[in-house]
Parts: sequence; structure tokens; C-alpha cells
Amino acid sequence: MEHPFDLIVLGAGSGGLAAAKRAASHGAKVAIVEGDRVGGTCVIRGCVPKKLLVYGSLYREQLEVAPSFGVELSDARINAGVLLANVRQEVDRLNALHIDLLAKNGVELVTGWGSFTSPNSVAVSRNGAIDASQELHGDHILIAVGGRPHRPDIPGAELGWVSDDMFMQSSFPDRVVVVGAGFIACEFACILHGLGVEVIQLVRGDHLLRGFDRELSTAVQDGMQGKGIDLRFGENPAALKGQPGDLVLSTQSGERFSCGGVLLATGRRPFLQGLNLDAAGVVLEGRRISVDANQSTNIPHIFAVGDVTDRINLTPVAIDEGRAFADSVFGQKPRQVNHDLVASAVFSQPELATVGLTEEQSIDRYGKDQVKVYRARFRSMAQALPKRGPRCLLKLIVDRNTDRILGCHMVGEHAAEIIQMASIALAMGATKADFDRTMALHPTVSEEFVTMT
Ligand SMILES: Cc1cc2nc3c(=O)[nH]c(=O)nc-3n(C[C@H](O)[C@H](O)[C@H](O)COP(=O)(O)OP(=O)(O)OC[C@H]3O[C@@H](n4cnc5c(N)ncnc54)[C@H](O)[C@@H]3O)c2cc1C
Ligand SMILES: NC(=O)c1ccc[n+]([C@@H]2O[C@H](COP(=O)([O-])OP(=O)(O)OC[C@H]3O[C@@H](n4cnc5c(N)ncnc54)[C@H](O)[C@@H]3O)[C@@H](O)[C@H]2O)c1
Repeated sequence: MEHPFDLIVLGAGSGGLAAAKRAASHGAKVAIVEGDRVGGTCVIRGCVPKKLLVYGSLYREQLEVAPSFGVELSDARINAGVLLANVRQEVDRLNALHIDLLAKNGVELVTGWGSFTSPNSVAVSRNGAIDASQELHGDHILIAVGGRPHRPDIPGAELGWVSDDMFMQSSFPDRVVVVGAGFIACEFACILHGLGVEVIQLVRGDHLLRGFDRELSTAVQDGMQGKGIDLRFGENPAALKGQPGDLVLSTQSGERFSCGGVLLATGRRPFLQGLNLDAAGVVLEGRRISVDANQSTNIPHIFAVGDVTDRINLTPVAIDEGRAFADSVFGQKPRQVNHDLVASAVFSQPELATVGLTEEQSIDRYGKDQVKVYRARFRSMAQALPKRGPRCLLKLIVDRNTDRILGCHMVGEHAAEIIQMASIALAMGATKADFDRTMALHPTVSEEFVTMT
């Protein structure tokens, strides 16, 4: 069979775009198939529009404390509709930019949903119909189809929003119930609260952000509650009733919450619908496509990267996996991705960022006696005049035997920016003595990291 493409990429999101452009730069003939908008989750309905909403949602508090800095503002009003429309405009600009970049890199964009017809061929469908003229053949195929939000299995779940829907609203109602305690639930609870919405957040466990350093998640929790977000622990959703704009969410404990909208932020799952993996012989591990350290599936010329592999579901990870695949297969530069030291942030308010092992993981791995924890908890100088706002928490986890920093964590202003830089030090194997030798930059929040005793 003829193989006109060296590579067919399924999905033009973070991983697929990065892989397609890198493979083309190595001289490969590449087609990328996208059923929705080029840019994928991060650009269209994830990181980018989310962070823009975070920026917008920070203003209300800044305006509230402005008088303590001598700035008198009257008649300030929040118009979430304007913010949402501006965010969508920026998303449109980035979508066009990514389409343009594909053309500039010589990657052929095929619009439609890809579906395997054999291990080397993909049919493309548009509006539910397969375009027979567009069966693509490729020597290599990369599956980069990402994930989708997962709704809980409760009656009326379809009445709730998932994160995708949040960006398409024209305004937000006065009262919203957020279900979940992970990244998306915490980020949107804070965005909505910042935009003046009354937020009730239902958490099925007893704390937010499971899997993060416990002390840090408690600091976020205290900060969010301090702002007025109504956190309800031990609450499981049971049913959703009503109509758009006028909903009642009942919980298994018998509570009923009336609200204008419900955000179901209850996790994401790999999006495998319509891929017809059987025709390619690709096997699944549970709900994800499992790959080896070279991003290869059980079929040697079929690879997968990003959220569909459900490893670390973050944009920079998907991008690096895509590029490592392309460098290895088409660039004669074999390399594997290091998934061990991936910094991450929750853009909640207060913000949390982290790199390396949590205190709990360090103790599990090395034992309590070998782990020393340094922490600083304080109100930052930015809060001195307003006399309000959550406290910062900075934390270093150190291996007593080697003095190496195992984890560096922070809740507070600019946490993500600070931890991004700290992650370089950790990747280089920094010790506590290295941090201590570093002169503090004063007055900053992060200087505490180099003065902890
Ligand atoms: C609300 C939200 C906020 C986020 N914030 C952050 C953040 O701040 N930082 C961060 O690092 N990560 C964040 N993420 C996670 C990040 O967006 C993902 O990890 C990343 O986009 C994964 O990239 P991907 O290439 O695997 O998949 P995606 O970006 O999801 O791209 C997959 C693409 O494949 C397409 N597709 C699916 N099936 C087919 C098919 N059969 N044929 C053709 N095309 C197909 C889809 O339409 C999609 O465009 C966030 C996610 C969400 C939902
Ligand atoms: N800042 C960032 O980097 C960022 C932001 C958003 C999303 N993401 C990525 O997207 C992924 C998905 O985010 P997410 O927040 O949807 O998932 P998550 O896994 O972080 O959180 C899901 C939450 O839903 C709860 N939950 C699940 N099923 C439930 C049910 N039936 N009833 C009640 N609660 C239920 C879980 O207990 C958990 O608190 C993240 O893991 C992350 O990789 C990253």
C-alpha cells in the first residue's frame, strides 16, 4: 500500500502540534488531523483562557484594597460578559496563529475526526460522514487526541456545566455550585468568586487537592475559605434537577443547593471515541493508551503522547513527549522524557506551586528520620497596608543524609513563577547548603527560601 505521509498525527492539541512541527522540521512529510479547533484543550478550553480568567478575577480584590494604597475608586463594576468575550477573542487569535504555524512548517492540516481503518490508514469524517476521498496512509501514526471532562453518573448530570462550557458563557449567574476538589474545581471556584459570584464547593473527601503536600492544600483551603468560598466537605452529588439558570443540586447526605449553575469538575478521561483502535490493533490499559518510554504503543509504528496516555496531564509534558517522539523517530536524536521532576501549579487564589516530593512522599520513600522539613509561614508585604489576605506558606523538604532538596513547595503570590525557577535548582541536584549560600533578594516573598533555619 502506498504511504504518502511519513507521519499522520491525530489531534492538533499541545502534544500533536509540537510533534507535527518538529517532525516536519526534520524533513518528514506530515499530516495532522483535527476534528475540533486547532490548539486543543490548552489553547481553546484550558490553560490559556483559564489563566486569562484568573487575571480578570484578581481585580475585584485589588480594587477593594486600593484605598489602603491611597487609590480611591468609585463606581467600579465587574462585567464578566466583557471579560469572557475578550478571552474568546484572544483564543480566536491563537487558534489562527497555530493554523498559520502549521502551514509555515509545511504540515498539512486535515479537518475532521480521524478513525483507524488499518494499522497504517486513517479515515476522516466531517459532520458525522466519512469522506471517502480522504483516507490517509502513513508510515507512522501518532495518537494525540487528549482527554475530555468526565461527568459523574448521577441523574441530571447533563444539566451541569463541564469546564469546556465555562468559556462559552455570556455571563455567570449570582450563585454557582462547584463539584470537585481538584485543579479545575479549585481554579474555577476562585475565578467565579473573584468575579463576584457566590460559590459553594462540594468536596467528597475531607480536604482539597488530594495528592499535593497536605500542609499546602490546607493553606489553599484556609485561603479560599478566608475569601468567602463556602467549602462543604464529605458531600457527594446525588442528582441535578431544574432547567438552565435555575437548578437544584441534591447530595447523598440530603442537602439541597439552589443555584444558577453547577460546574462538574470531576476529572477527565482519555478521549477514544470513534478512533477505532481495534482496526489498528492498539490495545488499551484500562481507559488509557499505554506507551513505553519511547511513546510507542504495542504496535511499533503507532505512538501516543499527552493526556490520552494519562500519565502527567499537563501541557508542557505533552509538548515534550511530542518533541521527544519526533526527535527520536525523524531526527536521529533519540531521547526520552524525564517524568520525574515535573513542576506544577494550581492557579487558585491563593496560588499553589510545587516541584519534587511532598513531605508525605518523602517520608514514605526515605523514612521520617531521614527527612527534614523547613517552613516559613507569613503575611507578605503586599498585605501590610490592606491588613488582609491569606498567609504564604513556603516549604523545603530535605534529605538529612545528602542535604539534597527533595521538594520545594509554595502557596502564595507568584508561587508558580517562583517554583518554575526553583525547579532548575532541584533538577541540578541543589542542596540546602546551596540554597543557604544564595544571597537573598530583598524584599521579596521567595527570599524566605534561602533564609530558612
Ligand atoms: C480547564 C483546564 C485548565 C488547564 N490548565 C492547565 C494549566 O494551567 N497548565 C497545564 O500545564 N495544563 C493545563 N491543563 C491540561 C492541558 O490542557 C492538557 O494536559 C493538554 O492540553 C494535553 O494536550 P494533548 O495534546 O494531550 O491533548 P489536547 O490538547 O486535548 O488535544 C487533543 C486534540 O485532539 C483532537 N481530537 C480528539 N480526537 C480526535 C480524532 N479522533 N481525530 C482528530 N482529532 C481529534 C481534539 O479535538 C483536541 O483538539 C488544563 C486543562 C483544562 C481542561
Ligand atoms: N493548573 C494546571 O496545571 C491544571 C489546571 C486544570 C487541569 N489540569 C489537568 O487536568 C486534569 C484534570 O483536572 P480535574 O480538576 O478535572 O481533575 P482532578 O483529578 O484534579 O480532580 C477531580 C476531582 O473530582 C472529584 N470527583 C471525581 N468523581 C467525583 C464524583 N463522582 N463526585 C464528586 N467528586 C468527584 C475528585 O475527588 C477530585 O477532587 C488535572 O489532573 C491536571 O492534570 C491542570
